Amino acid sequence: MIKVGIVGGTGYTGVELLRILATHPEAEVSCITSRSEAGLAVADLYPNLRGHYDLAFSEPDPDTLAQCDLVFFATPHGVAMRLAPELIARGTRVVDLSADFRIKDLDVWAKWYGMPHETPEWAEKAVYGLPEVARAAIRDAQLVANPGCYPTAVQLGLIPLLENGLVKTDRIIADAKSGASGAGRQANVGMLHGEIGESFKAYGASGHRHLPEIRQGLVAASGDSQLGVTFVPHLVPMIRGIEATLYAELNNPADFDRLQSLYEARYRDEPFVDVLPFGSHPDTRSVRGANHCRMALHRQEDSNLVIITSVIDNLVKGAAGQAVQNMNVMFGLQENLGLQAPAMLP
Ligand SMILES: NC(=O)C1=CN([C@@H]2O[C@H](COP(=O)(O)OP(=O)(O)OC[C@H]3O[C@@H](n4cnc5c(N)ncnc54)[C@H](OP(=O)(O)O)[C@@H]3O)[C@@H](O)[C@H]2O)C=CC1
Ligand SMILES: CC(=O)N[C@@H](CCC(=O)OP(=O)(O)O)C(=O)O
Repeated sequence: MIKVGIVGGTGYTGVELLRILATHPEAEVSCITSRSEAGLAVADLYPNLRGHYDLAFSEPDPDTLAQCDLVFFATPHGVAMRLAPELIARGTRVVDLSADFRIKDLDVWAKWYGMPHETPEWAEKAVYGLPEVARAAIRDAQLVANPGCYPTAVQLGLIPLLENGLVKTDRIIADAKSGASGAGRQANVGMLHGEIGESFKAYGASGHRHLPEIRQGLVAASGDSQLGVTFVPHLVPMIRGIEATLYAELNNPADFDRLQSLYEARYRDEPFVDVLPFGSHPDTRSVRGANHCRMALHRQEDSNLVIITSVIDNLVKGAAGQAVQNMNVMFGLQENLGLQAPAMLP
């Protein structure tokens, strides 16, 4: 049994970790932290977990956390970079769901996250935890930087094109939409039902902190350091889910004929990426509660543009599910342990 700790257990990704780990056959949560709810039983805050956990929230304590084999950080940016290195030094492996260790260029990180990085040596050593790209490195990692939600949907959708040099890399477009749970559980007037219900808007069009993370992944896949990508997120009135519509121009339109088989071959052995038949329109509810990314390819008449639509559940493949997938890889377990549940419909 892997002894697991969770820092930030009251947030949306923390409770999603608890939900997934409740039925994981090889992991046991032994410590879950919250400063605001310390002392409260987990099941008293989250009744869906009644009968699954006989555990109360506690203040984050390095000595207790260091007794775990693995600690998930489901905390705001800036927390893991201060606490994780001490745990790693004491032999505990870490999966960080925040962005503290995702970006290798620390000037870029400081600009987008509004603070200097305090543990640059660990930002360098951390493995960016997209298993479909970095499985071998994740297996041996002490510290895994779990990818952001939008970057997961966007990178998985574009990587096969970029790895094979099939598209122009100067004007890729990622038009993405997210449900409100992406913003976390903390009180925020802009996220009230009365503010976002029956409405739909873009935000961060002139720059969002996921842009450098997306760009870093696409540059690595293509090998083109000059790659240009436009990313515009949108907030839609639903709770879970991300849909990313991705546009790229083929270098050679004749390649259209082989794209579907190329995508199917790239993801054939991936347990959590599903390439739908050409021209399908995956919807977010087809992945709701599941660790899957479903995608489909499209071509419009007389156009060299390939359009990819990619959907994930932001809290699962975009956060807690991917974090458990990374844990499975790190501990040499079957990669889909605890992650086999299909999506919830309707
Ligand atoms: N929501 C999403 O879809 C996704 C979120 N993420 C990332 O995952 C992380 C968690 O997100 P989410 O669950 O939405 O966030 P929430 O705001 O919902 O929860 C944050 C949690 O962190 C705890 N916390 C806050 N400050 C500290 C601190 N200084 N020290 C220790 N614990 C602290 C809070 O509890 P308390 O204050 O009581 O201690 C709470 O349990 C964030 O970095 C987010 O960007 C990544 C991908 C997707
Ligand atoms: C709808 C919404 O607000 N989504 C969040 C992104 C989700 C997230 O938490 O990503 P990080 O882990 O990289 O911070 C946002 O745009 O800030």
